[in-house]
Amino acid sequence: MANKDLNGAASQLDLLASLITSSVNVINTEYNAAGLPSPSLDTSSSVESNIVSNESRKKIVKANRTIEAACAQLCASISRPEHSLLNFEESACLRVASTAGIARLLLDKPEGVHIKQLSASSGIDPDSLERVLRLLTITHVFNEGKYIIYILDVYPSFSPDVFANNKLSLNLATSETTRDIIALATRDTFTSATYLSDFLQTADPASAVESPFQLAYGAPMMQYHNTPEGKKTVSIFMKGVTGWGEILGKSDMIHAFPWADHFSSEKPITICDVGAGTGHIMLMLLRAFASYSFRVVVQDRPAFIELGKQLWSREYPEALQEGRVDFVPFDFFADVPLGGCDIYYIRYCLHNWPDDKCLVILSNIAKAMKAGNILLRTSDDEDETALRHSVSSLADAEAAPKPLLPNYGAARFRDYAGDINMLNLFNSKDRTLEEYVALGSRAGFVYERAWDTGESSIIEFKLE
Ligand SMILES: C[S@@+](CC[C@H](N)C(=O)[O-])C[C@H]1O[C@@H](n2cnc3c(N)ncnc32)[C@H](O)[C@@H]1O
Repeated sequence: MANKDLNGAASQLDLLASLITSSVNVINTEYNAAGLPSPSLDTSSSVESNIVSNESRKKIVKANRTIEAACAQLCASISRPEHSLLNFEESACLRVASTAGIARLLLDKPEGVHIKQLSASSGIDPDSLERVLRLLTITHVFNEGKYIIYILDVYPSFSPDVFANNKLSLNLATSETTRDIIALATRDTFTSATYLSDFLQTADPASAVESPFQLAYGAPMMQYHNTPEGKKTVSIFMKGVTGWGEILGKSDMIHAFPWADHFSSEKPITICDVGAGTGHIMLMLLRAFASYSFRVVVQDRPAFIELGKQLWSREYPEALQEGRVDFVPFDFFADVPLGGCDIYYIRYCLHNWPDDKCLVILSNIAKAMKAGNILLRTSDDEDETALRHSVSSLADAEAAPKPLLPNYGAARFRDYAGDINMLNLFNSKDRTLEEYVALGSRAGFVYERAWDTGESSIIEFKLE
C-alpha cells in the first residue's frame, strides 16, 4: 500500500515507483505481443527495431521516456546530493574503452575475456584498464564475465577479472557511428566543457576569446581546423557530425520533403548544399533518387571538400563519373554560393554561429538566389517542447504525468545537452523555430513551412 504524507496524499516516491511499474508493464505487453523478449542488458539493441507496429512503437517511446524520467527523479530524491551531482569520470573511461577497442575485443565471447588478455591486446596497463572497466561495469556499459567460478562446485559467481559485452558495449563494438560520436564528444566537447565556467565568468563582448573551445585549444574551432594540429581533427569532427545525423535519422529527410515533385520538372534542377561538409547528405539524396535527373553542388572549406571527394569516390563513384556532383570550395562568410541553382540547402551550420554571423551566411545565400528558388535548412534544434522553454510551460495535453517534470526531465537530457555543447564549442546555440523564422526574415527570407522529419525538421524559406 502506498505511503501517505501528512496530508494523506501518496508520497512522491510511491508515485514515481508506480509510474515505473506501469510503464514497465506497457513495455512487457508490447514486446510480448510482438513475440519478442523484453529488453534487457543481455539482449542486443537491435531488438527494439523489430517492433513494426507504429502504435506499439509510440507506446514504447512514451513508456521509455517515463521510465528514464522517473528513475532519474527517484534516484535524485533518495540519494546523497554528491552522488547525483558528480559524474564526469564515466566519459573519461568511455573514451579509454572506445579508443582501445575493448568492446570489439569482447565480440562473440559471451563468457568474457580476462583483463590480462585485454591488456595485452590493447597495450594498456592491466591494473589501470581493470579499474576503468570496473567503473564502466557499474554504470552498465560492460558486464563482468559470467559464472566462471563455482564455489563448492555449486554456486556460480562472477569473476572479478573478466569482462564481457552487454547491450551497451555491443553497440560500441558494432556501431562505427557510436564510436565516432564518442571520439568527438569525449575530446573536443569534453575538453571545451571544462572551460565553460571560466569563459562565462570572464565573458566580455570586447574580448577576442569567442568560446570555451578557444580557451581550451587556443583558437575558435573553425579556425583551429585550419592549423596544423587542428587539421588532424577535421575528419574526427566530420565523422562525429555525420554520426549524430545517423542517430537523429538523417535519412528521414528523404521522405519528409516532396523532392520528387521538384525533380520531375522539365528542366533538371541543381541543389547547392551550403556548408555541406563532405556532402554526405547530397550523396544520400542522389542515391535515393538516382533515376531522377538532377545535380548537386557541394560547397565547404577546402579541407572538407577534399574529405568529400574521398568519400564520394569511395562510396558513389558513378555520381562523379556521370558529372552529377560538383565540389566548390568557398568561405560562406566572404563568398556568395554558386549562382543559378534551384534549391539551396543548409544543414547543421547555423547552430554553430551567433546571430550576427548567421545573418552574413544567410545574406550571402540570398544574394545567390533568384525569385522562385527555395532555401531549405535542416536541424534538430527547434524542438518545440524543449529548448529554453521553462520545464513547466507545456500544455497539459503534452505534459508528462505528475510528479515528473512536465517535459519528461532527464529523458530530454540530450536536447538540452546538445544546446550546451553548442555553447561549449562555438558560444552559439540551438534555436527554436520562431528564432529561425526571425533570423531568416532579417536576411530577406519569408518562412514558408516546416517539414517534420521525426527527430529533426526541414524549414522552407523563399526570397521576400
Ligand atoms: C556541423 S558541420 C555540418 C556539415 C554538413 N552540413 C552536415 O550536415 O553534416 C558545419 C560545417 O560548416 C562548415 N564551415 C564552417 N565555417 C565555414 C566557412 N567559413 N565557410 C564554409 N563552410 C564553413 C564546416 O567546414 C562544416 O562542414
